[in-house]
Amino acid sequence: MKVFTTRVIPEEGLSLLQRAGFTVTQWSEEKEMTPAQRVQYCKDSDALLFAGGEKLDRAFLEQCRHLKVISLLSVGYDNVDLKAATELGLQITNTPGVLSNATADTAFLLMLSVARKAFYQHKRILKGEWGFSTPTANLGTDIEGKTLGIWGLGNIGTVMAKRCKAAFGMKIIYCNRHRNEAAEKELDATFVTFDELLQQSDVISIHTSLTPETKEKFNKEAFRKMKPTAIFINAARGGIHNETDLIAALQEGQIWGAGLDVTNPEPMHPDNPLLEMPTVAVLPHIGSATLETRNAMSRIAAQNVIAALTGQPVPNPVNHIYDL
Ligand SMILES: NC(=O)C1=CN([C@@H]2O[C@H](COP(=O)(O)OP(=O)(O)OC[C@H]3O[C@@H](n4cnc5c(N)ncnc54)[C@H](OP(=O)(O)O)[C@@H]3O)[C@@H](O)[C@H]2O)C=CC1
Ligand SMILES: O=CC(=O)O
Repeated sequence: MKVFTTRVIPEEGLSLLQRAGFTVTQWSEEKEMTPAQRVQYCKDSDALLFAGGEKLDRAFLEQCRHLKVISLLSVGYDNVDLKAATELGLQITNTPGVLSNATADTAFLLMLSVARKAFYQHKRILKGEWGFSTPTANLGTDIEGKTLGIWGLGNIGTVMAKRCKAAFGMKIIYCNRHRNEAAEKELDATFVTFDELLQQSDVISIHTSLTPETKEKFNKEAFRKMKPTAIFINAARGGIHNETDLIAALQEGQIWGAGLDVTNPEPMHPDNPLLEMPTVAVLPHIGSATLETRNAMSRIAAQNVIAALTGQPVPNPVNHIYDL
């Protein structure tokens, strides 16, 4: 049996696949393969282990219907046309849970960095602008005791809320489609409407998936309802905010700051005005990028492949999420 991986994957997952007796071919170039190359490699494989954000659309999936599984090395699956995959009988799997801590840590890092203008201060030093310090210069804002609004209190959102409550005694409010009663109990979290989340939060942290319902939900209208002192954090998907509207909201003082691990589009262009704003921190989509977490993700992705190629039920299917 042959497995093709669209990037070089961490050792833990790779050795699991090899020990299971599969022949593993990895795309090791430091640039994306063309769609035609991807199809070619898949034609010659039994399973695809997919790492990267490229779109897997119906046209591609139709040429790969022989694959036993497309195992995503991510928890997000918004890049896959799940409806097409399900109709074509293609199994899609993901890697939930093991990356929740690392990704929540990234959101937490962004929140504090924005509050204290950390990325901006670092840039000032690099430019030789440390300068003359006064009691009224370089002021950020405190996080202690403020209200954290989580949009998407699932695996990652819950860890972010736990960290913020434990570290800063933050009051937690959240908005999901359904109530998360276990988290409400554990975190003393309050379920609110989307508008209440916008109006009451000092920090809003997004942890929903990108779906037609969440796409660009943070737009002009939403930013206008937020506090002028609010910090907006997105470590989920760039497509959930409208970046032009975000820039305008910051320039016009509708919100105070923003921390982004994900941008719209990706990669962010180096001339983007967000990169020059003192109360903005941007990271290049590194939410789950720790050695331990990426190893764990590769292990889960490999286990999904092994199950599919040995005729077992896959541990982490996502097809059912698409409601046919
Ligand atoms: N920056 C990075 O590197 C990473 C980003 N991510 C992103 O984070 C996302 C979340 O991951 P994870 O926490 O594991 O996923 P979960 O499925 O555990 O949580 C998602 C949450 O979003 C809520 N949700 C979904 N749709 C809506 C909606 N329309 N309105 C309000 N709430 C909604 C769900 O609750 P309910 O169903 O009740 O609405 C659920 O609580 C991933 O989909 C991925 O895109 C993940 C890992 C790393
Ligand atoms: O963005 C990363 C993911 O796992 O989803």
